[in-house]
Amino acid sequence: MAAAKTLFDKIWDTHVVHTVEEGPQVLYIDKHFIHEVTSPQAFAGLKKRGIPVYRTEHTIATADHNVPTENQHLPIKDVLSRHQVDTLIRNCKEFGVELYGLGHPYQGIVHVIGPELGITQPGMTIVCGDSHTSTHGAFGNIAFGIGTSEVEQVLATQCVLQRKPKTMKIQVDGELKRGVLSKDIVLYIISQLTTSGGTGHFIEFCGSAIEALSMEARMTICNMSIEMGARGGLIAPDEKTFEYIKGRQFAPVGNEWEKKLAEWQRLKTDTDAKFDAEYYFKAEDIEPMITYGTNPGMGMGITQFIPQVNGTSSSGLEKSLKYMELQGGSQLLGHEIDFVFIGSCTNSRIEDLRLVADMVKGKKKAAHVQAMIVPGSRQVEQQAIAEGIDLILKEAGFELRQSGCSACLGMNEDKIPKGKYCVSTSNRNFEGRQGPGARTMLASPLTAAAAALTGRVTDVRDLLKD
Ligand SMILES: CC(C)[C@H](C(=O)O)[C@@H](O)C(=O)O
Ligand code: SF4
Repeated sequence: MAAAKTLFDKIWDTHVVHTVEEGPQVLYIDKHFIHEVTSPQAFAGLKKRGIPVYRTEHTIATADHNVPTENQHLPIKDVLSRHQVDTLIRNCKEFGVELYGLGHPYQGIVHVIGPELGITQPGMTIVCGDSHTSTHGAFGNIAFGIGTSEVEQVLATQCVLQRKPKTMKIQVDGELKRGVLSKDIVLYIISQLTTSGGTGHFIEFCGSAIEALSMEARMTICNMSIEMGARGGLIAPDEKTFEYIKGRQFAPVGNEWEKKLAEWQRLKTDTDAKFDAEYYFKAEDIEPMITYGTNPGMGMGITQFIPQVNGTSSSGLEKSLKYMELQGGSQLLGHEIDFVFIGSCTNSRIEDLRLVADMVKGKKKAAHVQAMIVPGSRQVEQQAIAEGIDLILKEAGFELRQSGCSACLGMNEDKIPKGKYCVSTSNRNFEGRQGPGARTMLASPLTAAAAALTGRVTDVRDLLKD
């Protein structure tokens, strides 16, 4: 009998075109997403060498990082952003690549639109010149970020040279407590394993708490798997996965659907397969989470105390707390905040917006807080309008913007001013990430919405009581 294999190994092995002895492998790529930030030099390289895009039908482009989130019908004001987006438009035209650019009904953050359009499917290899490509792994595929020179490789050959990562299993069992979302699960795991805990590994998330999550909630977990240093994360596909994909724009239909479904149903880790590392967590141990520092591993339960800076604390802690202007040994609960950002490829899908709308319905945000909600795609925006979510948010004093990466990394006009505190549903709280001097606290959409209402870091469970 063949040796037991993990799901990761099964997908990887079927995509290997060639193995270099003692070297990397040539991996075939099923889907290649591109955006305006990491594609220009890759196209320039092709042009220089006179090479076409090999498989245009498996290359999908969108404009997300540099796009404004207001007045998207007008020319982009910011010169650099306009240049980036125009370059993408020109390259896609020249090379025959489909572009879901500004104004297109499918436009949105690359990791939101792939799954939403049914392009992202189980068993595939998926790459993009973007670290959070891991998001797609929620559908039981191998999805990972690549650099610009690799983008060029994939455009030219539909293959990429890779060394096979090690495998890791992270199992979360049990039932989540009230007010705890998948964002809290992943922030909790990173706080336990640190930002380097997954280095060199590809993670499979499993266990009853993961199985119980919706597809959108699973995406949040895989999205942030890379924040623990992993190459990516995946979750075995199940009925929820198939149900989610069925009927989407690019999902297989008819006989092809039946054929694919039969293949997808076999995508599982064998019972006795060995992982290089394994971790186990209990869902009951997880509180709503918030970060106090400047990397995603510096997170804690919302009622807990910021670690003290002392001889044994990491050298980064003191610097982080200084930047954040926070005191070791104190609680974050009750800390005044200035901004709330609900968006990014981590938490900008329709379920996130629904959760927020449910929470803020009939209430008003704190007067001193600016609350920005940026849908992950045009389709999410349209759905929110169709459900009346836009009106609920407006009445509560929140701004519903147009889709894009926005204040997740401030490559457009959406920036958090210097020294201001922002509770953000994004995935990175690095120094200056949301704007020079901006102070980011990562949290779930519920915790962010609660902070917008009270103007302070708030335990969402207190607001859920009534
Ligand atoms: C701009 C892009 C290369 C970058 C990434 O790879 O992650 C961005 O999406 C981010 O989140 O920092
Ligand atoms: S939303 Fe943020 S994390 Fe996601 S791709 Fe855009 S910039 Fe990167």
